[in-house]
Amino acid sequence: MNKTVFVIGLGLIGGSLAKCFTKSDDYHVIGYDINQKTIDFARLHGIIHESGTDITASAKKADLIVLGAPITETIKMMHKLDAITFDHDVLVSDVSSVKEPVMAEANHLQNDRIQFIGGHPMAGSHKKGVNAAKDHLFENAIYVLTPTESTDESALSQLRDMLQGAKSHFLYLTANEHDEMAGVISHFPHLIASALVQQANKWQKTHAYIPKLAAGGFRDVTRIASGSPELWQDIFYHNKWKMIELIDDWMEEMASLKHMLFENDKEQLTGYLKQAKEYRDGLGAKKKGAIPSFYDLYVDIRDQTGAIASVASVLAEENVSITNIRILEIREGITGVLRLSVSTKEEQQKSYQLLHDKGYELMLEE
Ligand SMILES: NC(=O)c1ccc[n+]([C@@H]2O[C@H](COP(=O)([O-])OP(=O)(O)OC[C@H]3O[C@@H](n4cnc5c(N)ncnc54)[C@H](O)[C@@H]3O)[C@@H](O)[C@H]2O)c1
Ligand SMILES: O=C(O)C(=O)C[C@]1(C(=O)O)C=C[C@@H](O)C=C1
Repeated sequence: MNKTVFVIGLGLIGGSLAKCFTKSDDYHVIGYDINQKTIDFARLHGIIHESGTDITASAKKADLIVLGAPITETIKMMHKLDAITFDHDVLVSDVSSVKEPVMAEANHLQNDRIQFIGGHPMAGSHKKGVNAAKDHLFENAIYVLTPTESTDESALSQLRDMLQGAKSHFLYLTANEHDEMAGVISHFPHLIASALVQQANKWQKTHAYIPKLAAGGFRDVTRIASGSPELWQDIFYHNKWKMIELIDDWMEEMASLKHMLFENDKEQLTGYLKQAKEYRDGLGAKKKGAIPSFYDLYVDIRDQTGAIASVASVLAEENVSITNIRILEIREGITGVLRLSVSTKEEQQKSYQLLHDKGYELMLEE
């Protein structure tokens, strides 16, 4: 053990990063959270080596401090750290989903022992809390780093070295670039997902069967609406102006769709949907990125008892690893569909052949 990391805020993201550090023998991990149960859980499960309830004392021992709390709390914590007298240089990074307010605070830090580099691992979940933390959460994901005007090269490479356990791909962006793109690809979709759920909720008052009709499509597109309301309020608040701009943009998009429908413009609408499909399919085919690569197969299953296990064992026997499995629209005694995801095109073809040879009816998603 040669370096000490202090993680403040041991929830989904802070806890997952702490796990990335503890699994290496190179780090001694101290953890702090305002929730004592979270600290106890982290200690009990070996997510941290030591609990650091005295923030100043723990910060003074650290080579790296990771701020894993919600954005508003992270900014307050930066202010606190600024007042500490360190006897050595310390790297400080955060995980906040919005970077401009954090980097504005970073640019005001007075403490010349602190090297602050903003961070945002572009991976997560709708779950929250330390019990949802996973050391593989950031594997293959993009990890955005936002250096300050005064960040030196050696601090940057030191941070990258220390974050190796996350197995992510680093990308340098300015805070503004980050917030615009994260606004489009992460924050705004969350707002829309919540609005779609609210719309269904509203219609349910006069259409009682709506929840029963909510099948795979609605569930897929609204999963993220199950995220923590407090956390997402904080994200929207800190990226407010970009959100407002995107809402305006969206209204125009909706108006144009409305026009196509109103005018019965089938050709234009097909073109619109085709373009959207191509862009979405292209995201899935990329090797790395916020949306991990996956190749899907749809398998018809008629006899449900043991059907999932049989399909999985056909693939397991040939060392094909399933990255995701989902039962689509299945009802007792009636044909259902299993959606299997594998991570390479070759595995997809191989799985198709294996299952086809065993008599399964299936379809590939190209
Ligand atoms: N959820 C995601 O998908 C995701 C992905 C990437 C980044 N982020 C960012 O990560 C940060 C944390 O999000 P999360 O999903 O881990 O949330 P979480 O709710 O799972 O964890 C937050 C943790 O911070 C603790 N906390 C709150 N205030 C604190 C304080 N003052 N001092 C110490 N601990 C404090 C909470 O008790 C909790 O354990 C946020 O800034 C968020 O924007 C979230
Ligand atoms: O997978 C999810 O549920 C997420 O919401 C993760 C997600 C996103 O992809 O938008 C959410 C917030 C982040 O800051 C980074 C990642």
